[in-house]
Amino acid sequence: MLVMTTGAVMKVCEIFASIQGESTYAGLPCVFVRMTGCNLRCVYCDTTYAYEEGMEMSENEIIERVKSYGIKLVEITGGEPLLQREVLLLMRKLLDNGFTVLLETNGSESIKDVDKRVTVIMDIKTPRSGMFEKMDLMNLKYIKSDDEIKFVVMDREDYEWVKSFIKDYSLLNKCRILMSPAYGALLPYDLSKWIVEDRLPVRLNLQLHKYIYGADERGV
Ligand SMILES: C[S@@+](CC[C@H](N)C(=O)[O-])C[C@H]1O[C@@H](n2cnc3c(N)ncnc32)[C@H](O)[C@@H]1O
Ligand SMILES: Nc1nc2[nH]cc(C(=O)O)c2c(=O)[nH]1
Ligand code: SF4
Ligand SMILES: [Mg+2]
Repeated sequence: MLVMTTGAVMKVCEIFASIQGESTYAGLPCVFVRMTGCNLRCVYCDTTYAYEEGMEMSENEIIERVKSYGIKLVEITGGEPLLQREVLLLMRKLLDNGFTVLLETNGSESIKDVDKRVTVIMDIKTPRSGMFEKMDLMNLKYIKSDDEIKFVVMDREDYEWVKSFIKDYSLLNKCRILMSPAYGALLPYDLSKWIVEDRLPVRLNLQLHKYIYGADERGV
């Protein structure tokens, strides 16, 4: 009997191709693999449907689907992708197949075992997100210089907190730093003004896809 090796099974919410809306890769065509499930509940979360919705897919099915788009840039996101540890091997296989792999992770799960060829885009949740206590700050030890640390800012108080955090942990020497306004809570105008006033060398990160496709659209 012929037995097909299809690899581990994971719960996937959606797979789609779109313009990368975030990070320093913003603007490039990208395939997104959104994993189901999240251990956090950020007050601003725009992807609550990924907490539960999804279907089981084998590693091979995911890879074949990603290949079918003919785009070499792929981002693994969620939900929180690192809750399903099978994702570690999935990313390795995608890299071995010639893909550039981005991982969007919430900062609460260890990135220690993530393949070093992956570009990690790691949130550090602020106090106003409600989730700062869940952060695994040991992750700062594993961040590489070409990774990205991202703060989603809700208001001025959050912004001041982020400034102190960046200084206290010398983050500007560590990797690229992104700062995003929480969509619907803080205007890009205000955050950009504060950054320029303070001459803070961080990158303003707007969610491009929301300006292109609308804020409530799924799978874009
Ligand atoms: C949906 S999350 C999935 C990955 C992971 N759970 C995380 O939080 O990093 C993807 C990114 O969207 C950001 N995000 C979610 N809701 C947002 C909002 N309303 N405004 C700005 N960014 C938001 C998150 O902070 C995160 O950087
Ligand atoms: N176009 C687009 N770009 C994105 N970059 C990060 C996203 C995410 O939800 O993690 C995302 C997303 O949902 N859509
Ligand atoms: S960690 Fe990410 S997916 Fe989870 S609640 Fe926060 S923003 Fe949403
Ligand atoms: Mg999103």
